[in-house]
Order: sequence, then C-alpha cells, then structure tokens
Amino acid sequence: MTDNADRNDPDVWGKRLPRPSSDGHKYDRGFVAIFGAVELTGATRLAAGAASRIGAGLVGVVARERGDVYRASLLPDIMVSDVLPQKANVLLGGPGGIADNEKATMLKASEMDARVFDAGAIPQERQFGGLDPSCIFTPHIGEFERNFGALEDGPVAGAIRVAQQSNAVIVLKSSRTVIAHPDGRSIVNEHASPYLAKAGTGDVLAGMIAGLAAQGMPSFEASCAAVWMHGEAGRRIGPGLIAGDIVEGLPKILKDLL
Ligand SMILES: NC(=O)C1=CN([C@@H]2O[C@H](COP(=O)(O)OP(=O)(O)OC[C@H]3O[C@@H](n4cnc5c(N)ncnc54)[C@H](O)[C@@H]3O)[C@@H](O)[C@H]2O)[C@@H](O)CC1
Ligand SMILES: Nc1ncnc2c1ncn2[C@@H]1O[C@H](COP(=O)(O)OP(=O)(O)O)[C@@H](O)[C@H]1O
Repeated sequence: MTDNADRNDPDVWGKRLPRPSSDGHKYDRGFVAIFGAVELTGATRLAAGAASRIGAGLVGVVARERGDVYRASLLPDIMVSDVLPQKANVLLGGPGGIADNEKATMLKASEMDARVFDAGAIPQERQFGGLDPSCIFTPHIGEFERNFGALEDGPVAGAIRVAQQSNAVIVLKSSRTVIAHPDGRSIVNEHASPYLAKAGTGDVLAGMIAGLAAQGMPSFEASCAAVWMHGEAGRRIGPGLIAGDIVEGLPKILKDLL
C-alpha cells in the first residue's frame, strides 16, 4: 500500500466486531450520549440513528434546547434528556454543532470508554492535554487543515502527526480516508463510493464509530470497521444515496459480516 499505510479490510478488525452475548442485557452493549445540536438537528438525528443501528444498547441525545423537536423527530428508541445520562460510556459531540461548555465537558470526560469529537467539537492544539488513545477525531480535509494547518506532509503523515501530538485516533475523511493511531499505526480506506459525497454522511460515520466503541471495540478498530461499513453501504446503495440510507443499510451489512 502507498505511504506505508495498510489497507482497510475486515481482516484488520473483523474478529473484534461486537457480538451480543446470549444472556446479556442492553447495558452490556454500551450507552452512547450525543450532544444535540441546537440548529442543525438533522445532523444529530443521523448520528443517533447510526449509533443505535450499529448496535449500541442505548443511545441518548442531550438536548439543552429543542428537546421537544428531538422527541418528536428522533427514532423512538432514542432517549432525550437535558443532562448527560449517568450510565453513558461513550460521548459524541460535533454533528450539527456543539456549545463551548459541552465541548469542555467532552475534553474532561476521561472516565468514558471513548469520546468521539466530530466537526466543531474537534479540539484545537491547545486543548490536547487530557486526551488518550480512546479519543477519536473525525475531521474532513477542510476541518483538518482549519484546525491543524495545511496537509503539506500528505494525508497519511499528517494524520499520524496529529494523532501523536493529540494522543487521539485520527479519522481523516476523504475518498481515501486515513485512520491513524498515536502509536504510529495507520490504515487507508479505499473501500468507498463517490456517492458518499453527500450532506450528513459524515454525521452517520461519527455515530457508527461511537456505537461500535460503546460495545467495547477499541477506538482504532472501531474507526476502521465503521469507515469500511460506511464505504460498503455507499457501494451497495450507489446512485440516489442519502445519508439516512446508510443507517437503514447497516443491519444487512452487519449480518453479512457476523
Ligand atoms: N442535516 C444536517 O443537519 C447536516 C448538518 N451538517 C453539519 O454542518 C456542520 C458544518 O459542516 P460542513 O462540513 O458542511 O462545513 P464546514 O464548516 O466544515 O465547512 C465546509 C467548508 O470547508 C471546505 N472543505 C474543504 N475540504 C472539504 C472536505 N473534504 N469536505 C467538506 N468540505 C470541505 C468546503 O469548501 C466548505 O467551504 C457540521 O456540524 C455538520 O455536522 C452537515 O453534516 C450536513 C448535514
Ligand atoms: N468522493 C468520495 N469518495 C468516497 N467517500 C467520500 C467522498 N467524498 C466524501 N466521502 C465520505 O463521505 C463522508 C463525508 O463526511 P463529511 O464531509 O463530514 O460530511 P457531512 O459534514 O455532510 O456529514 C466521509 O466519510 C467521507 O470519507
């Protein structure tokens, strides 16, 4: 593979895909809490649907405003609250926007099994203290360069550089998404489709990563698996794809993998 990165393939993560135990209950499958956007509520809804469909036992949206909008428009299995649910083990923020105090909460929440920082939640360099390799940033190229400077070293070296600086897993999204770990590992995903270039598909990916991490998958493998399944959905659906179709396609993709 070019740039010394390995290719994303189910061999990398397939054995670690979460399988519910026969006598388990919903709390054994993890609890994703998502900070609800105030204006771009659709982004939060897409992320929540994806986290739920990929198998998280519980998904909650923390809506400091617009709680009734969320209650009326989310899938009925998704819970809405105005405070962070105590049993959440994964936090996701950024889809559709995030308030400064919510981002500060995410930066401090080292007790979580994973924290997924998407879009406006992606930390600046001065906020890197207190992160660890269970944290995941999911920038597209524009967000990456806005936060961390021009990608003069190329996407693989750039993603590894920021992974090492931040101590977080970086998912640098594009037609060739790079997943980089602070220990220097990197994977390039070419299992995708140009039909994924569509509003909201990144929000869905963030929810998928959070949902796998909540079920106990390590952040790097959860990111690789979610990126591959997202690409698989893009390939299966193709023309006419809208972001919600990826969410609806997940049960069949999961069934084929498990
Ligand atoms: N239904 C919804 O509510 C949706 C909400 N969304 C939210 O909208 C917010 C803004 O996200 P955007 O990414 O649109 O905007 P950004 O604020 O990140 O800016 C996009 C700008 O970056 C540039 N850019 C450079 N490289 C790019 C790349 N690889 N991909 C995309 N843009 C690139 C574009 O030219 C554009 O001018 C996010 O919080 C996101 O979650 C979007 O996901 C779309 C759907
Ligand atoms: N040409 C392309 N080929 C393959 N995948 C793409 C292409 N363009 C975008 N994607 C994927 O679609 C998603 C877009 O995410 P993002 O830019 O955050 O969108 P949004 O903010 O609208 O949700 C990413 O997972 C990215 O890798």
